[in-house]
Amino acid sequence: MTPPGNAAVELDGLVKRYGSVAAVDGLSLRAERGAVTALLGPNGAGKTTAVEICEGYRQPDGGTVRVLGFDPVRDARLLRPRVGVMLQSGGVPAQARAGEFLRLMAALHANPLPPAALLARLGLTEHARTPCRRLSGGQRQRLSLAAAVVGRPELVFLDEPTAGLDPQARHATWELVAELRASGVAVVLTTHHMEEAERLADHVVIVDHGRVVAAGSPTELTGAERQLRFRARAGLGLDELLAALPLGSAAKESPAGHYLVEGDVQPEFLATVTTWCASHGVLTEDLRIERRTLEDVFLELTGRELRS
Ligand SMILES: Nc1ncnc2c1ncn2[C@@H]1O[C@H](COP(=O)(O)OP(=O)(O)OP(=O)(O)O)[C@@H](O)[C@H]1O
Repeated sequence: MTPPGNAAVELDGLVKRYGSVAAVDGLSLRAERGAVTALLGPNGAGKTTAVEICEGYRQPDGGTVRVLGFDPVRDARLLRPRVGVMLQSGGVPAQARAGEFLRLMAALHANPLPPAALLARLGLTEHARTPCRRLSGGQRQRLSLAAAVVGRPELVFLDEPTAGLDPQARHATWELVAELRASGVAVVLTTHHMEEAERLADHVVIVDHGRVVAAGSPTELTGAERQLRFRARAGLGLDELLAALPLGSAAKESPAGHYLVEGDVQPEFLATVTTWCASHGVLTEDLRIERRTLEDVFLELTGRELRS
């Protein structure tokens, strides 16, 4: 029923207001099938609101939203069996036992994954008979992930799927997401873990103040540029160093004694920095050349100040 070639999710100029606050303020994005799309953004940027609109839980005030080609509110009944949702708050009933809940969720679908195997996969077998309210936060989260995928959805929304998980559970989640992607599922996730986005996502969308501020693959966003970091005594004369480097280079000290030099880092560039240091009797420690990380890009685009 879905028109061929369509993205799994298409948002165009989406707007959602709460009183005078525009939580989502003209947001446009596409999430493709067989790909992981990661939404990144500071607290309050509008990620959850946008995802909840896609899930049909909220009505937008403006713009268009298409999920598997359908309207998530009007066509909710059609979409329910085809879309898996893992909510930030868990969405797991307090009274039911873990295994019982997953079997119930499986029974809602025509061709579910075997619940027992999924429990085992997520390390929950020995908690199958535990009432959900007694599960730890991380266990509840894993159960919520299992519930989101048990129906073999074509599209899954995962809201901060690994927040608060231990390293083992985080890796198990990453593997599951990679498998979903490989089997053609569209995965849309929100995360505050830049490493997670870099590792998993084909497409990263950075959202701030309800709008997209940058989008692309992790490599497109971080670029091919390299930068040079080193430690040395505090208070080096960076203006003088910059004068020796090609135009367009940048250098800063933050925090004291930690230096970052950016520019077209070629062998000669490195030689200029080390020669300058040598001529000033400066011994550099931990000198390294690195690519910008997604976290660098994220902080450049969204600033370093805390959000209320
Ligand atoms: N039901 C609501 N009523 C009033 N304001 C709301 C409501 N839901 C969200 N907001 C506001 O909308 C803005 C966006 O919130 P949202 O939860 O979408 O952000 P987020 O990017 O998911 O943040 P986080 O990373 O902290 O989960 C925030 O300022 C939030 O306070």
